[in-house]
Amino acid sequence: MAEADSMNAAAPAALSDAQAGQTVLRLNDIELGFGGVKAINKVSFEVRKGEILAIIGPNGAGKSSMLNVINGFYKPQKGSIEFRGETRRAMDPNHAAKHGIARTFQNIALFKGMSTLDNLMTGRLLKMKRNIFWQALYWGPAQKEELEHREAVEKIIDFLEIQAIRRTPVGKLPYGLQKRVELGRALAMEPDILLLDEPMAGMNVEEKEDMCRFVLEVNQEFGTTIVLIEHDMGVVMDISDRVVVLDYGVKIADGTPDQVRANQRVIDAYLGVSH
Ligand SMILES: Nc1ncnc2c1ncn2[C@@H]1O[C@H](COP(=O)(O)OP(=O)(O)OP(=O)(O)O)[C@@H](O)[C@H]1O
Repeated sequence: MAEADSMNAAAPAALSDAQAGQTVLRLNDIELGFGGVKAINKVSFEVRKGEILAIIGPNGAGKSSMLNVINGFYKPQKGSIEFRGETRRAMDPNHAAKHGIARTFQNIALFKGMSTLDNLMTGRLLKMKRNIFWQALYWGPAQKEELEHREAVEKIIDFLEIQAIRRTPVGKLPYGLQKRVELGRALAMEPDILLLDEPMAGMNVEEKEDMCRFVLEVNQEFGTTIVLIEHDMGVVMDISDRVVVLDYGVKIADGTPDQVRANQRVIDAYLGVSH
């Protein structure tokens, strides 16, 4: 695929059959509370390499909190997380980012006054080897490194078809395009695991179709593992390999879209209710 090939330098390669399906992250009996509110109550599940895993459930079920536990923004009071051969009580956000976990947010978290291009460049910060003093001393190599990062970002711009808005301050963009830029910034980190918090929220049908296409292409062409929260059940059932269902902080189901769709507990708690 032309766009996908053009982004190869900015993303991990697609997976071999042997790699796909291995557990890349395991959450064991996670408990997280805020005062009297139990946001997550003894939840365990695994994330497998190369899959698209959806986390669904009613408002306040603990979905965003779970993403925050995975990338280290929230520290669970109990439980453990297995990642890259280590078991830890809580993730550290820097460790997570450095080891390939990137995320987008439910409420877009871009620098609104900065251009699309500059927002994407911020996604490269962790990849920049040289600090500002080094850059001042060694202009040539620093310039070379900057060019390499720009090249990676340009490939993402091509891949996400956002050439026309590369210089536009993101605050001036329609919501759907801001969401796409936010995806681009996460991709600029070249993640192994991409956490997407309601990537289609607030989008019209056409914008949702575009976003679905990009999510699937990232997953299929580069083998990026994707964990997403989404309320649009059509989208969830179409693009996910597996689905974890939370309700009041408790996991009530975990399986393929077909298994989850047929689960009476899930129908009663969520699928049977209009949202
Ligand atoms: N930082 C926080 N401080 C206090 N309470 C919080 C905090 N973050 C989440 N909560 C509470 O934890 C519970 C789970 O919230 P969370 O945002 O994870 O749910 P959610 O499933 O993502 O909901 P939604 O679909 O509405 O985004 C809620 O009761 C929420 O009010």
